[in-house]
Amino acid sequence: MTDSLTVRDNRTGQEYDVPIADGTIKAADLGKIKAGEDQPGLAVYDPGFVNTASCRSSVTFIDGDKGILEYRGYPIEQLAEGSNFLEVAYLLNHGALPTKAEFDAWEHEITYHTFVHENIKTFMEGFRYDAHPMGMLMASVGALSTFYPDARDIHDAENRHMQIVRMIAKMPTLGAWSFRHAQGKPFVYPDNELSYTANFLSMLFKMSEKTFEPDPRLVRALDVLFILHADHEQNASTNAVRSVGSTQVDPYSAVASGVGALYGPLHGGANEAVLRMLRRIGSKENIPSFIEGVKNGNEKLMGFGHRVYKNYDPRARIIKKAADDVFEVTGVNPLLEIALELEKIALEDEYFVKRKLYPNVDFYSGLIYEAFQFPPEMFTVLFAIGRTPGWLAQWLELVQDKEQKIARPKQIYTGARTLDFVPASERWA
Ligand SMILES: CC(=O)SCCNC(=O)CCNC(=O)[C@H](O)C(C)(C)COP(=O)(O)OP(=O)(O)OC[C@H]1O[C@@H](n2cnc3c(N)ncnc32)[C@H](O)[C@@H]1OP(=O)(O)O
Ligand SMILES: O=C([O-])CC(=O)C(=O)O
Repeated sequence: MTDSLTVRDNRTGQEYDVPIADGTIKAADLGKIKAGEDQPGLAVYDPGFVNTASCRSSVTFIDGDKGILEYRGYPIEQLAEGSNFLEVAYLLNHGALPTKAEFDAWEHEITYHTFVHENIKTFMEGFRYDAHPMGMLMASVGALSTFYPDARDIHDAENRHMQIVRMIAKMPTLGAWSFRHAQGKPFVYPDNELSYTANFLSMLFKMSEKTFEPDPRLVRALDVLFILHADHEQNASTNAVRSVGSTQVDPYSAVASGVGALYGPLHGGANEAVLRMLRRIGSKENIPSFIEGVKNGNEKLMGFGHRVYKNYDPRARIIKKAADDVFEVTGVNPLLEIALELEKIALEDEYFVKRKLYPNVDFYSGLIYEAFQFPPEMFTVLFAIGRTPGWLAQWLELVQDKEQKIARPKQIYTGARTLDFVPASERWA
C-alpha cells in the first residue's frame, strides 16, 4: 500500500500522482478493470465526463463526426418528415413503431391525462408575477410526485407506464400555464378534442370560449420541433434524470431534475440566450465586432458548439428549413438575416473552423418560437416538452437495467487533511 494514486487527466493525457490512503493503480491498467467493479484507490479524472460512458443504451444513436442522429435506429430526417410527436414518443418508450391499434390506444391514454389536479393550479398561481416559466415548470413537475405517491413503486411495469403517460400528457398543461401566469391571463384547461400539439397551442393562446383553431401549418411545425428535441442520448439533462433516477426515486422527481439541468444557458437555455444575443447584435454591421469579442474570450457565440457534434447538427439543418414554412404564415423574423450572416461569417472563420464549432439545435429554434409570439423565457419550456419522452425512455431503460448502479462518481480530493480542531472559544479568545 502506498499513499498516492495515479490519475490520468483525460484532457491532456498526462498522468500524475495524488496523495490518497489506498494503493495506486496505473492508468495503463484501466483496460483490465471490469465496469461497475470498485477498485479502491483508482479514479480517472474526467470533469464533464468527456470520455466517460455512464450507461449502456439502445434509445438514441449519434455519430458526431458525421452529423448523424437516430432514434431507435430511425434517422431523424425521416422521423421529422413522416412521423408525428406522439408516435416518436411511443417509439422512444416502447422501442418500436406502433401498430394502428397501439397508436390509437397510446394517443387516447395521453389525451385523457392532460388535466392536472386543481391544487397544482393553485400552486402555480402562487408564483411571483415575473417567475421564469422554467422555474415554474421544474417546481410543478416535482410537485406532481406528491399527487401520485403510487409513482414511487418503480418496480411495477404497469405503474411505470402510467407515470410515463401522465407526464407526457401533463407537461404541455404545466408549460402553457407557466406562460399564462407570466402574462397575467387566466389558465386555459386542456381541450381533449384537439391533437396533442393543437391542444398545447390552445392552452397558450385561446382568448375566448370558442374552440381555438390554430393554423395547421403552425401545428405541424411545432410538432416537428418537438420531434427534433425528443431525445439526445446522454446530454446534461438526461444525465441528470438518470443520475437522480439511479437512486430509485419516483420519475417525477427525476424529470424535475432534468428540467433544472435543461434550464442552464449552456444546455437548453441556449435557445433563449441566442435570441437575446441576436437582439443585442441588432444589425449585420455589428457582427464582425461581436465575433471579435467571442474570439477574444469575452463571450460565447450562443447556439454554436457541441460536445458530440463536430459537424453540422442535423437538427439545426431541419429547423432552418422548417423556419421557412413558419415564416410563410407569420412573416419573416427580421433576426433571421442576422443569424444567417452570423453563421456564414463564423463558418469561414479560422477560430470556429479549428474548433469545429457549428450551429446546434438551439441556434435557429428561437427564431421560429418568436414568430409564434413566444417570449424568449418560454423557449426552453418548449424544449422541455419535446424532451420529456426522451427523459422517460432513458429513465425506463435505467430502472430495467440490472447492471445499473447508483450514480456516484469519485473525486480527486485536493483539500487539507487531519487538521486539529480548535473550538471557537479558544480561536476567538
Ligand atoms: C441542446 C444543447 O444543449 S446544444 C448546446 C447549447 N449550448 C450552447 O449553444 C452554448 C454555447 N456552446 C458552448 O458553451 C459549448 O460549445 C458546449 C457547452 C455546448 C460544449 O462544451 P464543451 O464540449 O465542453 O466544449 P469546450 O467548452 O471545451 O469548447 C472547446 C473549445 O471551443 C470553444 N467554444 C466552444 N463553444 C463555443 C462557443 N459557442 N463560442 C465560442 N467558443 C466556443 C471553447 O472556448 C474551447 O476553446 P479552447 O479550446 O480555446 O479553450
Ligand atoms: O447532447 C447534448 O449534449 C446537448 C443536446 O444537443 C441536446 O440535449 O439536445
